Amino acid sequence: MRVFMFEKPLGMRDTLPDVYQIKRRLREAMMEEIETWGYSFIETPTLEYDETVGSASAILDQQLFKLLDREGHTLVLRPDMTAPIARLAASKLYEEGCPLRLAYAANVFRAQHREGGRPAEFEQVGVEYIGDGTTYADAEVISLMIFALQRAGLRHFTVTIGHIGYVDALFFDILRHEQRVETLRRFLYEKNYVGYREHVKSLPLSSIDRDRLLRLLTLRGGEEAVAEAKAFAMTEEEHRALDELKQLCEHVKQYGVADMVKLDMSLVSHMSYYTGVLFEVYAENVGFLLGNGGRYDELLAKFHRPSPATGFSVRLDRLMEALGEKQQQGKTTCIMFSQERFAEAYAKAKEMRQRGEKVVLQQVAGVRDMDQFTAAFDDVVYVLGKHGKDERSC
Ligand SMILES: N[C@@H](Cc1c[nH]c[nH+]1)C(=O)O
Repeated sequence: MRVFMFEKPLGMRDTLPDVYQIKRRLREAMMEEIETWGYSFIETPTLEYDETVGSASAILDQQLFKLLDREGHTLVLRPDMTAPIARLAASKLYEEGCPLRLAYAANVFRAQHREGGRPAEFEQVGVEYIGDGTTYADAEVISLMIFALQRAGLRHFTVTIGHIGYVDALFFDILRHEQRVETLRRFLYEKNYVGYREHVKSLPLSSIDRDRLLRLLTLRGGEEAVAEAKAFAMTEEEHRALDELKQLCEHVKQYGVADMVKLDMSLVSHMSYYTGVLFEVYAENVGFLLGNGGRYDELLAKFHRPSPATGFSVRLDRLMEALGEKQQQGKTTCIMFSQERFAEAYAKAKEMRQRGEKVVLQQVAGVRDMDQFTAAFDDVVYVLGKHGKDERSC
């Protein structure tokens, strides 16, 4: 197939000035909040080895963009920032016993199906909190995400919290087989609850076990969902996970963000590295995931540095859509000059720029359609002809 000249690879987008401005403002707002919580921003390479970061990233292999370097190593475009940061923390930064707070604003890459029409490259703003296994760390990360979103101007959203340790413990206790557990998990992360129910009913289970699996879908809402789950929990792992959620609810209250949060005991993520508390954030009125995160206590061990860790990331493109706002472009002035008065025009532009104003300095001979060109500015100052007076038109 021939590629049309203006076509871009599947899922790749250009960012035009308006969108760029909005993204920049949102990024900066979130970064400011994150910095005040003592997180340090870092950058990692866009390309990583498939063997290390690629396989640790918990993204389906068919979603990875791969290429070969000159030595024949397979490289991947990073599909998220959690695995590269785990690599970096494990190799350099993390000192046993000293929690590490890192943050990023970076583009990540996930190959998409043609029909999906989704972006294959998008920016995430997020944090990774490494080395602290307490529920205070989970609460910090969730609360920080909420405050950062609010700082970016988002008002109506909900963070749904679950615990993958609880779901896994329940599933393994009943199904005892990774393959069968994976099938059920998939229904949950695809949020196909009808399919889940039907599948559960088709399994050869005792009525007690069937009820346990079906009840999972009803364990949602406030703290009472934990108490309800506790009443039916049979294994130690389930109880441990539920105790963690209970503590987390307490901390979240102390952070003053309890009304932004709800529990969903059936929450399962598409990322397979989560081991404990996990969460998703949805904005009201838009059905898509704005961001997500959770605890991944086994990822650093893949880089030979076992350590608990948790984090979140928010997608800037979706945050922008959720806010649905138009960028208020700051006022821009055009100074239109003719050759003989360039020095004067430039002096004027320089003075205005020093005051922080936006100024375009344009030689009149460089413009063919004057009406169309000047229409884009809030103010046009003409510095034309030999020593004439400036003329202004708004
Ligand atoms: N990296 C995850 C989000 C996350 C950050 N930290 C923990 N989880 C994602 O892209 O979905």
